[in-house]
Amino acid sequence: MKDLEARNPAQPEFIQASREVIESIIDVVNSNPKYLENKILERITEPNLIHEFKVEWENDKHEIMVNKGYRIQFNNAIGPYKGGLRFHRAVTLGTLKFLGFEQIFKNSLTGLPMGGGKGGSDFDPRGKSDAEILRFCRSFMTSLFKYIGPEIDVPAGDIGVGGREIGYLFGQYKRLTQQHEGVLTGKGLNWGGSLVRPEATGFGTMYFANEVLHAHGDDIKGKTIAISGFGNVAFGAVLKAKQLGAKVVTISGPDGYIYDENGINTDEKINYMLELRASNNDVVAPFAEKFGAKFIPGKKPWEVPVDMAFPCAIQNELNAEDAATLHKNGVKYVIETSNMGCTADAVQYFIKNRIVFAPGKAANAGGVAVSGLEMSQNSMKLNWTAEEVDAKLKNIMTNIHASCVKEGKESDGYINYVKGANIAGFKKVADAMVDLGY
Ligand SMILES: NC(=O)C1=CN([C@@H]2O[C@H](COP(=O)(O)OP(=O)(O)OC[C@H]3O[C@@H](n4cnc5c(N)ncnc54)[C@H](O)[C@@H]3O)[C@@H](O)[C@H]2O)C=CC1
Ligand SMILES: O=C(O)CCC(=O)C(=O)O
Repeated sequence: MKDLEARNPAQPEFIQASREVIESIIDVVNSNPKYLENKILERITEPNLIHEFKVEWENDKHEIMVNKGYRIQFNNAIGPYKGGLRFHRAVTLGTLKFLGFEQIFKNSLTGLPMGGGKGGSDFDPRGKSDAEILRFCRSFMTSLFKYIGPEIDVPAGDIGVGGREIGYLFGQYKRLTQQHEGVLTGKGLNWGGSLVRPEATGFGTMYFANEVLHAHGDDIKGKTIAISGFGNVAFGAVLKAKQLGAKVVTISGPDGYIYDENGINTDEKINYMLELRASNNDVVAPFAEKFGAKFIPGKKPWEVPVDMAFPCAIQNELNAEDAATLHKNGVKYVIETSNMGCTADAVQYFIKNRIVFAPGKAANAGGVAVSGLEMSQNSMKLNWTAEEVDAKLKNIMTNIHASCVKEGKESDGYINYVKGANIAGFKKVADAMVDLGY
């Protein structure tokens, strides 16, 4: 860790993500001479390639704007680099390195042949017109296109990148290369996308959660749930929670959170989340006004007494103080759905107090899993039905859960899902790295 910190100064999120993985896998590494001889730890924590580029675009006032663009190609031992693009004001190289690193283990857990990558920009979509988003995406792809390809690196969406942005990016890729191919996932249904991809991360986290509950002799039906965020992932999670008979009482934005004691459980309420996200304003308050719910400004939803909490917004959005509040209020399960949504001390708190905690790299793997299924459909030039994709997604989430239990069950019976996910995800990639040589 000392060496890693010295080599990656001022990248606290990357160090946080690395420390968590290394703490989980260190015994596995130390007891496996192959991993030691092959310097797997040293090699897996260093990205294969980092592309950093300038993104120049014109705003509606005809001013030239400049942003940073990145693609981190972290590890491709088990398949082409795969992972989303994030457009968010707080993006730095260190943010994308943590996300790319997490993606290696998550993609491995899905059982599909995908390596780990991530990219994005410090571009802030808030308040931007559709025309500005289009010009930004075009410029971003003009730099990115030479580094990606269906068998090389396949980006997708993440924060600030949804169906609209993937469309603009894919359009520019086609203009530059003349190729209509599976180079991005999250595409529209008419031009190569997969059914269920938009909802996949949210659906997947609820399927995973139900597995967790079943493993504890419980069921999601009738549970009261706090969700943060109101974006793509939160939308899918709220929709599936409703279908499974649970009651979601909160969503949130950077401006505060909504408390809806009746539950966010009508089509009108759930579809309004899509409208709110598409507005590009990044505020959740209008939901309260429209549906007569409570809006609590400047606060996070973790102060509401619930059975289950699902962070679905951004990294480190739930800290140790929030963890203690949830505990005091009787939370039983915390299913991290944002990438690294909980701070390291919050995760420690849950584990120490034996609260069931599932890490993002396991619970949110449904999104990239259906991206992998989109790649398969593109290769075969076939489209599966929603029922077929959903059944495969469910099966993948069930398998990930089983892998976490196998590697994470402790002597007192507590399932340490963090350890389980890290060990299961790591072994497959490490073995491939040994097989492939350096
Ligand atoms: N889109 C996908 O397929 C996947 C996304 N994820 C993760 O899920 C999380 C949500 O992603 P999406 O829903 O796709 O993005 P999105 O852009 O649709 O939604 C992001 C949400 O985060 C909130 N947010 C942004 N900055 C914030 C801040 N500083 N404080 C509080 N809230 C903030 C926004 O208000 C919005 O509700 C992210 O952590 C992402 O990495 C994980 C796996 C797959
Ligand atoms: O679908 C993908 O390729 C990646 C989704 C993503 O960004 C993630 O899993 O965090």
